Amino acid sequence: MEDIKHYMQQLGTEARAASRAMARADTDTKNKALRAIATAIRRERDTLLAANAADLQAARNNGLEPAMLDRLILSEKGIATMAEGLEQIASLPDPIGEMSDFKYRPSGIQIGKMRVPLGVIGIIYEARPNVTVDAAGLCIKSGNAAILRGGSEAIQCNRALAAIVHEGLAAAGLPATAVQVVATTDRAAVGELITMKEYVDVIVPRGGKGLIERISNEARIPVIKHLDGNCHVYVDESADLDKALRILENSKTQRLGTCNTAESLLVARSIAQEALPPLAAMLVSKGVEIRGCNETRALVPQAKPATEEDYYTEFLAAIISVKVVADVDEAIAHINQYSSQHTEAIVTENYTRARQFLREVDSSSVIVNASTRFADGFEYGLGAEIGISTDKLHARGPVGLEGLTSLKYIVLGDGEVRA
Ligand SMILES: NC(=O)C1=CN([C@@H]2O[C@H](COP(=O)(O)OP(=O)(O)OC[C@H]3O[C@@H](n4cnc5c(N)ncnc54)[C@H](OP(=O)(O)O)[C@@H]3O)[C@@H](O)[C@H]2O)C=CC1
Ligand SMILES: N[C@@H](CCC(=O)OP(=O)(O)O)C(=O)O
Repeated sequence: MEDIKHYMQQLGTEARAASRAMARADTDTKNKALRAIATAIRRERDTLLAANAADLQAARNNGLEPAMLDRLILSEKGIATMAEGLEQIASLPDPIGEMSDFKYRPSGIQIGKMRVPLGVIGIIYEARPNVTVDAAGLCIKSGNAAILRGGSEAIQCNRALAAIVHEGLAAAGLPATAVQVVATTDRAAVGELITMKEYVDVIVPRGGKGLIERISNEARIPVIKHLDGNCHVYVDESADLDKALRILENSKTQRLGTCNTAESLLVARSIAQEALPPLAAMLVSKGVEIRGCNETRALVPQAKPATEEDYYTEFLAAIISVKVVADVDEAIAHINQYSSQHTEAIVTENYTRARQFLREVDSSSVIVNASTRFADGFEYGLGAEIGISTDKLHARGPVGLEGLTSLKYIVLGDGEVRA
């Protein structure tokens, strides 16, 4: 334990020093590092595939669920996408140093704002290797230093990626310690990371209930929570059924293990008889188990009874909860009670109800007539994402470069003094 404390303090000290250099770095230097990392990722493709194969083998031996294994896989295409993602981040405008909102005050001084990095960001995330590179890339471009603690099942791949990121930073003349990957899977390191307030400015936890509990109890540093996604699709009485089928299929079945996957379907009573049987048939054909209310079960013989707990559950598996609701008001009330405030979609051709849903659903993304799977930084044009914030303060929804910065006031004078 003492060793881990010492190790984490070391990472913290180095990260704090590196954050000063990152805040000073100019755009070309940061972009050079990003492009050098992209080149090294492509060059080291076989090393990365081998490291990932070792992680996958260990995870299979430990009986990891299929949806979690799917998340752990780093394919050749995934490697190419990581490298492209870095190049896209390089091509985005640099937010740091941007000055805005200037106005003169009667005293003669000029007041404005300047965008600055947050400093040192500690990110705790699931066993998904691409997050290591996306997070590193966004932190570098936004002039921050990062301490990355990925899921333990991805440790081999994350170590290999860390070496590549260090090489790219060094090639650009930036400190390799600007991005450090915690090299141990011991969760005591997480305990240290979330309490090292002298070294870490903000913690981004990406994960589920166990992580939430620990962070809520122990964190001594501001947190931007990126938590679970109990996401809903509501099929309104004015829904186009072809759209509803497409949207539900994609929201629920495109990837079972992601946080923006739909876990619950709500259907307006007036359209249930027409809509539920084909929607259920599509889900069943994709191997999805349906857990429904009594009205659902009357229309869908295969449906099992849903418990109250099911409506609160993020299954991350081929299971969906289904409920027939009176109207959009009940749909909104249900979502605001049971969802995790991540992402919800309405399928409707009715403009007024679409606007009501957008206004009243209290989640980080609210979508009309499109899949919940779009809630993603890349899809929203941010280049990549640190994750999807389910918090309301500082950043909400997919977090890109701007979410890793803040604004400070700057004041320009010419000898003015306060009267
Ligand atoms: N909003 C968002 O952007 C995202 C949300 N998620 C959510 O994450 C969940 C699925 O991922 P899953 O891997 O199961 O999540 P977990 O919460 O189990 O794990 C995520 C990370 O947290 C660590 N962790 C978990 N519990 C503790 C603890 N008590 N103490 C210290 N560290 C801990 C894990 O470490 P270890 O490896 O040791 O288990 C891992 O690094 C889903 O709920 C999903 O919606 C996932 C990605 C993005
Ligand atoms: N950006 C992701 C969603 C966020 C994410 O990484 O979720 P998860 O698969 O739970 O680790 C995507 O849509 O692929």
